[in-house]
Amino acid sequence: MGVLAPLLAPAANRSCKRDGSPVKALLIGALVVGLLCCAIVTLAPSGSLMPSNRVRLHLNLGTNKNVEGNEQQVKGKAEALDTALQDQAHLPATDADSQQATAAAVLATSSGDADQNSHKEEAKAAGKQEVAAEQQQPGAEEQQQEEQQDGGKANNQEEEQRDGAEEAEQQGGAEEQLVPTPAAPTAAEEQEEQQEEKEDAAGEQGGLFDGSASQDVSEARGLEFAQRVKDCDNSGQFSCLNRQNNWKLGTSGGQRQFRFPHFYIAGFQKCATTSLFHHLIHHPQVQEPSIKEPEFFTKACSYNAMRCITSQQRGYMRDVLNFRRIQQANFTKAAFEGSTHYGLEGRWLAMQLREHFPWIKIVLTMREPISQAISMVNHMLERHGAARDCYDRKKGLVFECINEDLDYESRYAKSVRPWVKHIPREQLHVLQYENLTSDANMAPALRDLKSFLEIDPLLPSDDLGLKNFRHQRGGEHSDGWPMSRSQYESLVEKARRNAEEIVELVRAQGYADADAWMANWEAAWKMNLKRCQPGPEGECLVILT
Ligand SMILES: Nc1ncnc2c1ncn2[C@@H]1O[C@H](COP(=O)(O)OS(=O)(=O)O)[C@@H](OP(=O)(O)O)[C@H]1O
Repeated sequence: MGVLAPLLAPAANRSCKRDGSPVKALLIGALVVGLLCCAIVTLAPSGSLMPSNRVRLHLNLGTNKNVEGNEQQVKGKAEALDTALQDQAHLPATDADSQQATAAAVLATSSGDADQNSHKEEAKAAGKQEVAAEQQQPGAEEQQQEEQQDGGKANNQEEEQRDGAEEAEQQGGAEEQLVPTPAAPTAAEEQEEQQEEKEDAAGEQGGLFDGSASQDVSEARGLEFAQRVKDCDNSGQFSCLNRQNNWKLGTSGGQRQFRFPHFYIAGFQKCATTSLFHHLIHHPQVQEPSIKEPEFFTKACSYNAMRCITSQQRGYMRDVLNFRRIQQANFTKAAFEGSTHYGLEGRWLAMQLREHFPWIKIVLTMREPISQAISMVNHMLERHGAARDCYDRKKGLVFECINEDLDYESRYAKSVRPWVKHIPREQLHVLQYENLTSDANMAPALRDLKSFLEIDPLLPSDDLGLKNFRHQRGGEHSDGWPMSRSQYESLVEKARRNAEEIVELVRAQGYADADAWMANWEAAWKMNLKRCQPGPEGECLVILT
């Protein structure tokens, strides 16, 4: 208030100069200052208002700078992307080919690398460097998190205004409730209320709509939900999608609705994710994304989902997740994608996804670590002819590579912990590859997964299918990958330590039967050791699970 006094005093002085009384001028000035103080104290609803406004201002300044720097960084990509999207806007939404091409364009803008797995390898190297950097700079992660939060809180001014309007609306609503005590509800009203509560519970639990008397309300709610989320196509921002969390889902044509996007298959590589993807896209309640592994958050957003500019967010919604088709279906189809590299990036991605899409469901599958690592090495050889230095191509020796990988990707617990930390228990589904792919357990594992996803567990079938398999299943290494017994034993020792970590997590969270999980992997190791020649140098031909 002291700041205002010098500003007001000359004005008061000017007006009082007319009757020539400087004392009067001072008195009037003081009176005005006092009145203004009172007015501000009265109008502020609580003492906390001022500090929180200051915080908000600080955030805006910080994030504008952040967004600006970021916009510059990705400007070139964004322009190319915008052109692609403008072209896309003229195409019919049902043109799958062009959608796929645009989806590829969305991602290609951030990397000239069209190959997902060589990207994964690069990312892996980057990940290793990042881990080293993290170790050198304790506290860097927290700082990054703060920056991310800043970035997420100020996508643009328009959003803030809308938030403000919504808050005002909510406050208005709250005030209305304070006005005169309502008359006791009639029996009919009570019945209606109970019905709504029942529907809410059913809606939260998911499952197909049962066609009971509540249909009208659910359909009306479904219409409202669809209408509100539809508008996000124009805004093209995750923050718009995020607001849907405030609205209830309903039904459309008797089918339950899903929030957009509904789930991600986030990992891990070589754990049957492609088969899962294909199984799910044949489900009538699931919408196929335009490409299998968009790696959007890791690729297009340069390892920071908060740094994705609006055109990238819009491109992802429309061209990768097929927003318009889902909208045409009034959100009765679940949007998803499967980027296996996400699983490794939980330390930053889990929290960001949760912030963007608080309802998101995450699926992770894990395979016996030595098999997973060999399958990955083989994938690079087979698909890309790319042999890592650790691989002895001539003799087909893979030991060194697997030994390295067991400290990285195949050490699942390290990657899974952040997902457990940030994604609520009921939104994270953890599967064991050996369980999912076994004849005996495939059907129940698939049904469990689909119940978790709140889609009909019996559709499209109980068969996972077999996609993306290594040719060596019947070829070069079909009799096993060569190494010595002592080498395999040392790998098993490492893999067992890793397994114990992940099994402990599985047990603590109750994701699956932890004992059966461990027994499956122990059985694989035992089977391979049994096939090894005697003595430390005896040859082992390692068969994958
Ligand atoms: N139904 C079924 N039963 C048994 N095994 C199966 C099944 N579906 C997929 N797979 C095996 O999973 C491996 C491919 O995993 P991904 O699709 O996740 O790989 S990728 O990371 O997306 O490239 C790949 O493993 P390898 O063949 O050992 O490389 C597939 O053969």
